[in-house]
Amino acid sequence: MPSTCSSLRPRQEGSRLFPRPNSSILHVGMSVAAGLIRPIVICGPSGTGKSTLLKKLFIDYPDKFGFSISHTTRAPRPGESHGVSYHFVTRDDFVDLVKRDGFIEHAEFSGNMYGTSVQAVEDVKKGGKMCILDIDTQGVKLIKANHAYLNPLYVFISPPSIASLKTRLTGRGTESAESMSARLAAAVGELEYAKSGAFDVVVVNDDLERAYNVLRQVIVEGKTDEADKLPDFSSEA
Ligand SMILES: Nc1ncnc2c1ncn2[C@@H]1O[C@H](COP(=O)(O)OP(=O)(O)OP(=O)(O)O)[C@@H](O)[C@H]1O
Repeated sequence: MPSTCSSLRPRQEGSRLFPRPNSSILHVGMSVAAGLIRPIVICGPSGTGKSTLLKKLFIDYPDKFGFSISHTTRAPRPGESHGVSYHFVTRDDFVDLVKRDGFIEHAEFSGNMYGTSVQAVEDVKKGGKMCILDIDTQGVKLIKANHAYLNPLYVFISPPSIASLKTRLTGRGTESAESMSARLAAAVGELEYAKSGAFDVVVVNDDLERAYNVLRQVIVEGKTDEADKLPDFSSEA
C-alpha cells in the first residue's frame, strides 16, 4: 500500500496508516511557498499515540502531505501495481541500492526486504508536499548520521508519563505481555534519547485534542515555539 514514509515495522503492512528548531526554518507554510519543503520526522515510544495524531492530521489536511512509495522484494499481491503500491524490486537490485546508501532505513521481515528510499522522500518533496517519516530512534540516528542533507524537522511525541504509556498499550489490546515489556523497555531508551536534545520539537500527547492542536501548529503553521517541554520521567524510571 502507498504510505507516508514508514517505520518499516511489521505492523506497517496492513494496519499501519503511516508507514515519521531553529528560527530560520520555523515557517513550514512559508517554506512550502518557497519550494523548501522539509520532511517531518515523527518519533516516539510505541503506544504514545503517533498514528492517532497523524491520522487526524491527514484527515484535516488531505492535500498537504505526500505519499512515499516503499521498496520491497516481496511479490505483488493481486491489485497491487509497481510504483503505486510499492516499488517491487529483485533482491539483487534491493541490495545494490543498500550498497549505494540509497535507503533511509531498510529491514527484512518474513524473508522479504522493505525499505524507505531517499529518492522516495525526495519525490514527495518534488511533488510539493510534506513527507512524514514515522520512524523509531534508530531511524532518527541513521538519518542524522547518513542523510542529514534531507534536513527534516525532528518531532518527538512524548507520553505524559510511562504509566500512561502502559495504559494505552494495554487499552489498544494489540500486545502480548512479552511485547508489552519489550515496548516499555524500549520506551525508556527512547525517552533518554529525547532528553539528549535530539529533537527540534516535543509534543506531549496528554489530552489528544490539545496535543493535536500543538502538532498541527508545529507542522502546518510552522509555529515551533508552541511546542511542549519534555516531561521529567525520573521518578518513574
Ligand atoms: N491522548 C490520548 N489519550 C488517551 N489515549 C490515547 C491518546 N492518544 C492515543 N491514544 C490511544 O493509545 C493507543 C496507542 O496509540 P497509537 O496506536 O496511535 O500509538 P503509536 O505511537 O502509533 O504506537 P506504535 O508505535 O506502536 O504504532 C491507541 O489505543 C490510541 O487510541
